[in-house]
Amino acid sequence: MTEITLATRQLLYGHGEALCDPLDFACAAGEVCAVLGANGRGKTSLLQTLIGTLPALGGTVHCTGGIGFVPQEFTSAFAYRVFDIVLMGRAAQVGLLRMPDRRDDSIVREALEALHIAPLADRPFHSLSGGQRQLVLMARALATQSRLLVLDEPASALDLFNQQAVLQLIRRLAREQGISVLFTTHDPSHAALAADNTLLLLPQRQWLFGATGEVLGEENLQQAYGVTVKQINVTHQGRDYSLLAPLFDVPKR
Ligand SMILES: Nc1ncnc2c1ncn2[C@@H]1O[C@H](COP(=O)(O)OP(=O)(O)OP(=O)(O)O)[C@@H](O)[C@H]1O
Repeated sequence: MTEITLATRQLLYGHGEALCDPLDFACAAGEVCAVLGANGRGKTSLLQTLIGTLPALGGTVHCTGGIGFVPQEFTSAFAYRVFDIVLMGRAAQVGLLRMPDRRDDSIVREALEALHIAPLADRPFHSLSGGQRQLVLMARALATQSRLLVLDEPASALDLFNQQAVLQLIRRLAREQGISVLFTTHDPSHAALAADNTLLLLPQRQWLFGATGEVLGEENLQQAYGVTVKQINVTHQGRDYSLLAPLFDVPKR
């Protein structure tokens, strides 16, 4: 039987009032799960509840092992170097009784390389662009070597190359290392490319969870966003792509 890394049972979450009907979903080892829904629907609040920083209003969250978390933003009052920020991902393993050693350093270097940001290692974190910071936070989560990564809009500030790099990394971690990844996104195509299963948060506290191809149908996306989304199938160099393109109702120029 496949090992379940993360599962909720009748979970109610929110800031006083529940944002969603009782929620049941699960992410198995090596599975990627996307969370989509309109602004303010409760994606970040859900992630906060899963990682334990927002107490659940009801139901349970079951999680085996630690979680590597990538927040939407992170600010630091201190002028930490990028290397030090990523080294913070090792805090749980290093603990209070030892100093980071060469193994921790090499895990940090590997994480920086996986995100193509090794040249930024000595830069002050606060001097980076928004997209560069997002990559550093992803590297910090990788350095935790957790079996579950929870990523809040990990690609929202990234250019096309880096969007591809993060989606590739997510799939590689799941396939090659059996890591479970849960990520939020506003881009249905990102979910279609990378996620096995998708949780779609709908109006009136409703939700859908299941295989990405089934949940992200045109009608469901219309209901979630109030925007027409068309599935466009493209074959390029022998490979099939399924793009979910919003048909924005903008007056013609
Ligand atoms: N600390 C808080 N205290 C009270 N209400 C909050 C708090 N944080 C968020 N909310 C409210 O909870 C609701 C869900 O917010 P959340 O940030 O989870 O949405 P989201 O789906 O992640 O949105 P977005 O796509 O804009 O990032 C919103 O109505 C928001 O105003």
